[in-house]
Amino acid sequence: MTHIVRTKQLTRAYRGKEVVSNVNMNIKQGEIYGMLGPNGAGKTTVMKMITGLVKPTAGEIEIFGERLTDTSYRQLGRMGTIIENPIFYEKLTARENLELHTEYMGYHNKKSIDEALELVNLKGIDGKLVKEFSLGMKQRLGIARAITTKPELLILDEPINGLDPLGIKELRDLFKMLSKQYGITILISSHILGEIELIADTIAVMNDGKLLQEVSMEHIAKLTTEYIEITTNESSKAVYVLENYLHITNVRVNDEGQIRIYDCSIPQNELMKVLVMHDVAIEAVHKKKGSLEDYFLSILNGGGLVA
Ligand SMILES: Nc1ncnc2c1ncn2[C@@H]1O[C@H](COP(=O)(O)OP(=O)(O)OP(=O)(O)O)[C@@H](O)[C@H]1O
Repeated sequence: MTHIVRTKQLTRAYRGKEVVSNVNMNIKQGEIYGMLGPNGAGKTTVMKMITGLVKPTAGEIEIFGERLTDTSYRQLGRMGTIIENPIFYEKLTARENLELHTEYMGYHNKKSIDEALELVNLKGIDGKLVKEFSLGMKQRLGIARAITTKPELLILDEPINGLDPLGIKELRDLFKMLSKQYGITILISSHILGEIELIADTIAVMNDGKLLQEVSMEHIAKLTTEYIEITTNESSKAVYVLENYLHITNVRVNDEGQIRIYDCSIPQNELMKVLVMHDVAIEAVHKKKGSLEDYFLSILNGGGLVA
């Protein structure tokens, strides 16, 4: 398996406080790798380190099989990026902005500018000044700029921020197309689970500077299968029995006091029998299917659903 990006114990601190701590990421060639995490989780900082904008305090980054250093210009030239809101020369047209960028990157090629404008649906309005562009149009122009140099790796920091549902769908389709048809590897971040879920092949869950989980969507599909839910008003006693007599560790109690058991190989009737034997009054037991949202919440809350 070829990895396009690997980070090892990647760490960044500001004034002694770590905002990214020991992050190990493995991005495979051709995949869409989604970083999911709340605001402030450290996603942008990781992306800035990968694109050489911020220097790690500790750890290593390997891109295209080579370690990233202060002089990795060649590697950086093989990437297209949008980090934070894309900034343009507002008094120039969209096309002039792209021309300047490709010249600066040493990649001037009219055909690639035309293609990029076409792909993001800005062909026809590329003669407009950027200051007349809406936020959504600027986002799309940012993507056009990132792809004009035909990058092998595209790094997109919250690219759907501020877009309407139609604009979001268009971009999602574009990213999928770039990945499938052009084989471009994409690293994308979002704080919206529903977005990452629809697009990513692998998801990295970040919180408070740490990468809590790196997991493939295929694997998640299997894991969000089933759990057993027990309704009882003696939940603490029931959890005690489950943990101590049946050695079940993957137990959670939800806000309503219901107990959920994940990854359980013990049959439902056996669970019931042991609980009843220990005088736990049970109101109901059901087998249910977990949602993706439940799954991620359990990761963020320190759960360990992944085998
Ligand atoms: N230059 C800096 N100096 C000090 N602290 C910083 C700096 N850059 C980022 N931070 C802090 O690092 C933490 C992580 O920020 P980062 O922007 O990487 O998070 P994020 O997951 O991308 O969130 P967001 O979506 O809000 O950008 C935040 O607490 C932020 O305040």
